[in-house]
Amino acid sequence: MSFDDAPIDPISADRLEQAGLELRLVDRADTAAFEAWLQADSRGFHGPADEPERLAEVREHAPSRRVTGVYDAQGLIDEPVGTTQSWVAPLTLPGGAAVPLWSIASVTVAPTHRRRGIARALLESELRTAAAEGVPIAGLTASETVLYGRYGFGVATIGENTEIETKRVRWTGPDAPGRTRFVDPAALLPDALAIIDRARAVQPGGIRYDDFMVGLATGLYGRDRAQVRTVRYDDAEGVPQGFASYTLTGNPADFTKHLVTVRWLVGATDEATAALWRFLLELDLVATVRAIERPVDEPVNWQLGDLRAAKRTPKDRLWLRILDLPAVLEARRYAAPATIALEVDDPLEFAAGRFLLEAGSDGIGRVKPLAGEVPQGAASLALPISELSATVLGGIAPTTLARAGRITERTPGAALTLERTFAAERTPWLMLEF
Ligand SMILES: CC(=O)SCCNC(=O)CCNC(=O)[C@H](O)C(C)(C)COP(=O)(O)OP(=O)(O)OC[C@H]1O[C@@H](n2cnc3c(N)ncnc32)[C@H](O)[C@@H]1OP(=O)(O)O
Repeated sequence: MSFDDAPIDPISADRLEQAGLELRLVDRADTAAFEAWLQADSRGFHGPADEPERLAEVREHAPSRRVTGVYDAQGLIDEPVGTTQSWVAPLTLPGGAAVPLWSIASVTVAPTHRRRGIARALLESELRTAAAEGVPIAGLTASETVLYGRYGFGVATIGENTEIETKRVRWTGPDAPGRTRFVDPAALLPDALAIIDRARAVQPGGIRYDDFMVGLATGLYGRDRAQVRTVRYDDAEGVPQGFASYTLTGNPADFTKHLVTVRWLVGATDEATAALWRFLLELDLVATVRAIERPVDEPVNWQLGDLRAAKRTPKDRLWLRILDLPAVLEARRYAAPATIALEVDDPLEFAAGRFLLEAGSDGIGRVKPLAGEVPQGAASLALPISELSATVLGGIAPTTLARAGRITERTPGAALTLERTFAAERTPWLMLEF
């Protein structure tokens, strides 16, 4: 289902109009308007002014999105001073069910127009539009961590930036029975999409990626595609089970110390993930392998033969924002039965109120509004929507947030009850930044 033409949010449009600005959808079929938007998006992140060839590639291959611009009536009317784009993709929850995620990216405001409330208008507009369209949760990856808590987003998954000193590695993982081979990115694409689908189905925090995003991460598209190398792992039966894309940087001072930067590594099986890591770690003339935002529970750390060969730096990855609390909490599965009263504060009012979650021993949860007293024996907590959104995938510990003063226990031990009930089968991870 496409939401690309969902109407512009009137509240944000009015607010911007009062400041002499116009909020409008960008018609991708209007080449000049869309290319001006793409250039503004790139400049907003201090990227290059793109060549016509690159703009044509995006116009031709990028999937349809809801593309929004803010225009200054006083300025060049076709050059946006604010940008954003959004689309809906399934998000895997603990237990394997998926909910539609309103995914937000390309939030930029021109330096000439910063700190006048344009980003706030854009973000609120995205959230109101998502809620109006019945999408229960929104998500994004952030350039800066200080930006999105104010709109009710919380950090739901952590990724670890990992740097491995390969000369210290003595592989202690299993020997893979399959084969790793170089593949052309165009030939890889259908296999990659199938591998990602199988991997994300069992990965809380996993989302679906479209062809263009996969192609950008694997060297099929993008400004630097010639630098990207791509390998695929096939199991002993010849079934493609994983792939990795990477770039190499030479070291002019020492030819044995090349740097490998992993673009993306996805395994549908642990065997494939291990085989691909081993391939990268045993490349000749390489001293360092760097990978961005890997899972916290990445098995490779226990296959290096030297835990200190890897330096791991945690970073916030997927930010989530619950809009429809009953829809999200009833979609996920629960690790332990419990009755939990939630008193939720929401600055934008989408999910504010008191709720009772009843998680059964079958893992299914039911949510209803809580009007009167908290039932006898129920765990009871008060928390902002950002903290509930952070904990919903089971990756951020409610007991830690309670100790940090972000969650208030109304009954003793309520945060631990929430933690045990919300626990996920594996640590949530967003497989690729968007
Ligand atoms: C999902 C994504 O796309 S992440 C990418 C975000 N974009 C970027 O990093 C690109 C470079 N930066 C920018 O384009 C802009 O500076 C933006 C988008 C971050 C902010 O745009 P602005 O229009 O200046 O923000 P706006 O005036 O609406 O401020 C909204 C709130 O955020 C705060 N804020 C904005 N930028 C920052 C910042 N860099 N650091 C801390 N607070 C900030 C403001 O103080 C304001 O707070 P309040 O409403 O609670 O009082």
